[in-house]
Amino acid sequence: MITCEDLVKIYKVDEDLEVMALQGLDLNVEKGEMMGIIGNSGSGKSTLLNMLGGLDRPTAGKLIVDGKDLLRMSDKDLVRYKLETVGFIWQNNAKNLLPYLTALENVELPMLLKGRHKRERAKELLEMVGMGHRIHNKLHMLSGGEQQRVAIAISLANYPKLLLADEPTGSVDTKTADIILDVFRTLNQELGVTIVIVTHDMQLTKKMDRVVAIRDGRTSSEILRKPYYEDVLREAEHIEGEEESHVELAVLDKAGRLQIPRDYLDAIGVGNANKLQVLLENGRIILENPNESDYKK
Ligand SMILES: Nc1ncnc2c1ncn2[C@@H]1O[C@H](COP(=O)(O)OP(=O)(O)OP(=O)(O)O)[C@@H](O)[C@H]1O
Repeated sequence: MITCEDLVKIYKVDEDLEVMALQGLDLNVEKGEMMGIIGNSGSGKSTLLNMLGGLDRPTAGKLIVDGKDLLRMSDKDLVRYKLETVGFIWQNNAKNLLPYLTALENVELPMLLKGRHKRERAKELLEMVGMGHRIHNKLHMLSGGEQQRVAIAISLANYPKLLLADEPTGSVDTKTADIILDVFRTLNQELGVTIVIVTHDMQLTKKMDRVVAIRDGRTSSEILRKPYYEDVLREAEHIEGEEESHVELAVLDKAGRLQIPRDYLDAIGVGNANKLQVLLENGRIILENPNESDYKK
């Protein structure tokens, strides 16, 4: 369902500052899987989810979802992808819901269907998330957990193949979180929808098929299936307070442009200069300070 290879995302903050939120991330998700993504704050979890959902485009690497290449897709196809292939659930319900409409009206609103089918499908979805008895209640009269279940029904309105949830239980208590996770599991089993959930809550990861830990924009422990999830949790605990050490990767974009870490440039004394000496030697590309190069004439 999802193939990420060497996925890179760079945010340009201003003229001089760029943040490399994903630094060559690899991830494969099978069709029908329900998987969790964990990692420290700032490790790139939300960035990954945004890339998977087509809300933003990756800078480099490979990202295929449901056979669609998200790096090469046209803007028009990306809009269609967001409407038809993915459904989103956020921590903050207000993003998805209109308080003075009923649960039923809220679910009907984003549907691409027309007329009676719309109403029937909306009812069916609300029943599926355990809200069949509250369909005529206005949203602002429902509890946080109930509103979140309506949000889940909405995310399914257009028959998505992939559900993406960013901290979906972040604003509810433990018991409600458990109920919401059970709703995800039911949908996963009954509709066969693939689900990716970002969470801080280690307890919730126990309900998932697989948990992947992200660190510094890369997958740090991969493909550990259910019996092994304790290993992932141990790994995740390890992440806290560990010394940073990793191989530095430079980003190569489609046009062959290279992004070199600032401290590397400083180390060879090029500072803010805008030219480097480029040499090809024995199958290696060498970058040198043009003022110090042995090849300087
Ligand atoms: N739009 C943006 N512009 C600039 N930098 C960004 C942007 N979005 C995220 N970042 C940066 O990218 C890095 C990864 O952020 P991201 O939100 O993906 O992390 P996260 O793991 O989801 O964190 P949290 O658990 O706190 O939500 C961080 O350093 C963050 O500051």
